Amino acid sequence: MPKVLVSDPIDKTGIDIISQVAQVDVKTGLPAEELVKIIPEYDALMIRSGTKVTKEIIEAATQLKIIGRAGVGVDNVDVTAATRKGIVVVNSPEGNTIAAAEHALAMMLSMSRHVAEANQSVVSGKWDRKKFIGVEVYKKTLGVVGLGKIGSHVAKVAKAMGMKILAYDPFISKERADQLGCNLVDMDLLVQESDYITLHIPKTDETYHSINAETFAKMKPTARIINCARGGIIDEVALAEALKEGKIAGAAIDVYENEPLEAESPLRELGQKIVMTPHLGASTAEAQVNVAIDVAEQIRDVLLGLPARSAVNIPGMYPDTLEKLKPYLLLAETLGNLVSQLAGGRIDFLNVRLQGDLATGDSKPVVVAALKGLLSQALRERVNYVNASIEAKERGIRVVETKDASVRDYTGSLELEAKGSLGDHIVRGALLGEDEIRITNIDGFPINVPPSPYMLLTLHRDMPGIIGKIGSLLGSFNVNIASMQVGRKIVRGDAVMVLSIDDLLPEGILTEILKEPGIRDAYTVAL
Ligand SMILES: NC(=O)c1ccc[n+]([C@@H]2O[C@H](COP(=O)([O-])OP(=O)(O)OC[C@H]3O[C@@H](n4cnc5c(N)ncnc54)[C@H](O)[C@@H]3O)[C@@H](O)[C@H]2O)c1
Ligand SMILES: O=C(O)[C@H](O)COP(=O)(O)O
Repeated sequence: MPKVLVSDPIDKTGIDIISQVAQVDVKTGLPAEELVKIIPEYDALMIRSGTKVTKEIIEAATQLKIIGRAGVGVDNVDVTAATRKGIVVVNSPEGNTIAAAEHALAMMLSMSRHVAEANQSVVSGKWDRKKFIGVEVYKKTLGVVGLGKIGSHVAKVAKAMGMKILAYDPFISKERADQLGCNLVDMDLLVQESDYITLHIPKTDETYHSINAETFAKMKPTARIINCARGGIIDEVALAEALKEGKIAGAAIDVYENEPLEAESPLRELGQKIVMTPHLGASTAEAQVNVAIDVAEQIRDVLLGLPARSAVNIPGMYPDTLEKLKPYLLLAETLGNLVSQLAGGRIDFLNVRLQGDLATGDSKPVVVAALKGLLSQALRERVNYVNASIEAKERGIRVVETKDASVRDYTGSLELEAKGSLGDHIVRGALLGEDEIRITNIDGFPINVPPSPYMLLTLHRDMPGIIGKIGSLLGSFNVNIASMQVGRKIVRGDAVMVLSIDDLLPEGILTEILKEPGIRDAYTVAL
């Protein structure tokens, strides 16, 4: 019988489901060294946010097939290490959406009416009514940062309470925001106009400390901020300063950069100005049953050799089909990611053109893979082969699929056209041999380059000296070029240049490139 380790508190309904097919050991609060020691015995691991599944634990896991996260965020799992080891990572993308949204709303109201502090005062024997004058949320402006599953629900309920909703989400269409009754604005306007700001975005390199001293300086002194998303999005030192100095009026925080929150955190010294809960967003009876069932069923299925429906690192398909299609799925994902970075965050149209042999088989997985790539900048590890189509639909992206088996320049090739906030762009790619990905065309310009983690693309006039100038400019910023290729349609017309570079481009260099005579456009792309 397979063995499953449950290392965080999980609702019994989940344990019962897994027990049908496996021996379940519940061992919570294990130190990391102990987990490394015992993990080789187990076929599956079930966790919440408490267990940090590090590379070391994954490397020690000799027979682990699946890690099940009973919740949304998989930022406590080294998903890259798991993928490399062929371990499926699954989560429950929607099981605690309502719980987290309601917690954000509860925090907003609690902060506005000093519920926690007033309760404490009554419990301690006092009857102080003057100290706890609150404010109403009715007719106030709520700025929702991140209009995904949780942000949308918060927006809907807050609207019903009479609030005016501003939203910032660079990956959501205006139509979707309109449907929710939200006014889609840029972050600066949201920060300046909102009476309340609530965060519902993932923690990524881009969002880390994105709410900082500069943000607080722009907020109204009467404004209040709520974070029930992820610790680290707000710079906690800057938040403590802003509250102390009266730059903002209040904060309600559920998640912290380090959890448990350090005893000496400056957030613990702010009295009535802050309401804090210990990461309780998903802690409702209903959500815990939802996520436990959702994830336990997937663990059971994978242990029985069936696919998982919410895998974050591999498609929910049968292994045979997956094995055959894998190189084309990776091609589709890469092209989706590339075209999304060219066409801009807010995409409203995608045409997936399958050519050659690719046009003759089942196109659905390829289209889904293209959508996964397209949404990966916005949703990171949260988008998977199962939810990519729904996520695209919810974002108002119209998807068209065309097939042409007569195109024969490669055995099978794939072309993606996306229309987005930065314009209309087309990319094409194919496989070299069995599985080597090549980008073969960008906006009609023929090229032949493998994708690389950091790339620079330019559209320029085909004229002598321009390549040298870009090379020297990169050199002056200490950027090392790994490879370079130029594609053009006619001599001395327009051309594209594709450079693979060793590191992320330093800030400011793109502006310098765009100043060069003959350069029409330039993009940095990370694949
Ligand atoms: N406190 C808790 O216990 C708890 C419970 C559940 C989820 N969460 C967290 O809540 C957050 C939202 O979860 P969700 O299920 O709504 O996710 P989601 O993927 O449905 O929505 C996230 C949204 O953020 C947007 N986004 C991405 N980068 C952005 C950026 N830089 N600026 C603005 N918007 C950006 C995306 O387009 C997307 O619409 C996640 O961080 C999740 O881990 C916390
Ligand atoms: O990402 C999530 O689902 C939430 O942060 C909940 O985490 P928890 O399962 O540890 O409560």
